[in-house]
Amino acid sequence: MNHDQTDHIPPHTQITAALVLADGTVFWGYGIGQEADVVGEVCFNTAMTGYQEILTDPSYAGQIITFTFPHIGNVGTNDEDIETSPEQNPGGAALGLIVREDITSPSNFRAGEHLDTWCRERGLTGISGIDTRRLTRYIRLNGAPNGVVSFNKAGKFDIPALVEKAKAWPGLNGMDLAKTVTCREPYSWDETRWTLEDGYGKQTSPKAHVVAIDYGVKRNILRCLASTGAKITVVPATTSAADVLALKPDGIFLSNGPGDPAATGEYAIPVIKELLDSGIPLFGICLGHQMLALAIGAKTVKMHQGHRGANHPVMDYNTNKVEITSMNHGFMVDKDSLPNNVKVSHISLFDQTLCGLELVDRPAFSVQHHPEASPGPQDSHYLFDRFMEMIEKHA
Ligand SMILES: NC(=O)CC[C@H](N)C(=O)O
Repeated sequence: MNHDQTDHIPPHTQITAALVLADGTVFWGYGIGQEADVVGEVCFNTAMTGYQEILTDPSYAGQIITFTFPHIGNVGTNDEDIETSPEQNPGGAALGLIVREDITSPSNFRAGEHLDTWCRERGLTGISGIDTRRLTRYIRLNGAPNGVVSFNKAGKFDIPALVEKAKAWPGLNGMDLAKTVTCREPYSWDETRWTLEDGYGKQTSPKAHVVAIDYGVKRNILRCLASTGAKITVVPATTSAADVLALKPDGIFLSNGPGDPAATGEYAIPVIKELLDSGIPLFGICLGHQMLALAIGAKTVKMHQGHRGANHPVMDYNTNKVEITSMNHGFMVDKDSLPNNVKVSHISLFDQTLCGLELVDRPAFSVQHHPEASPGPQDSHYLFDRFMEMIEKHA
């Protein structure tokens, strides 16, 4: 392939894109990916690595991501570092990206494509040349706004119409997106598992069967579950409790996912309640954590700006250890709404918000952060082992 950067970055003779916020604020820049208008919530992520994992995480459906790290795209893209594919989750993931610098030619032995080409192929639209520090400060002050990224090579923008478009977008509060991004049919995650214990090149036999409910699941979560010795069946978000139980799971997993947990949970909460009553060990991550909390009667609320980054310190009260975590959420469980049969297991050391809970009367626990990393630190990987230990104890 041709890595000549002049292919992708013509000298900027004119503006080709605009970011227009609902309050009329306009940022001018240069288009990335597909020429289109995308409208959604504008949020920011402070991670310095992992842009491909971030852009393909279905939890970002309905959102346009501002990367605070200025150099995005410099290691190109590949086919492995994606958290979902359009075939598996046709509902998509992030809508677009906002970056500081032009995307340079990829420089990495794993690079397959230029980020700009990859965005075009996946239907993502973005803008470069933005003062992302100014935008991030705006979001910190005002909360995550509705916005439109408009990419138009002719450089023609009807700003009042774009402001109206941003204003008319209903916002993530009350929006169910899990149904949109979930898989359409059940499938088994049969990634071959190799362990040192068994000798390189020998496949282990599964220790347990985990049914993962897909509200927008990231692939690395499935890989991490598999790495503990689980065979996994992934089922759509709207699967009934009876259908989950008919698969005879040893453990049930509630995945991450986009949108408002309270809206998404409308159909999922009764299912989760029934699954909890079955006494089968249950583990939830991020949206899955929020939905478990709703199922036991707690409440979720929208956060001012959310947590999105790869350096969020979290305290694990079980060990009194601090772990550095990857986060991506805009809603949270209200600590004060937890019923009595719950123990707070993790807390954010940035703002003391709830990051983990354990039921005291049933084998179920969940975390708000992302133990699968991708991108981010792997400090929290032990949670997958905790789940497997719970499953083995229960058996
Ligand atoms: N990563 C996730 O699962 C996100 C959960 C939820 N959509 C939120 O924004 O809080």
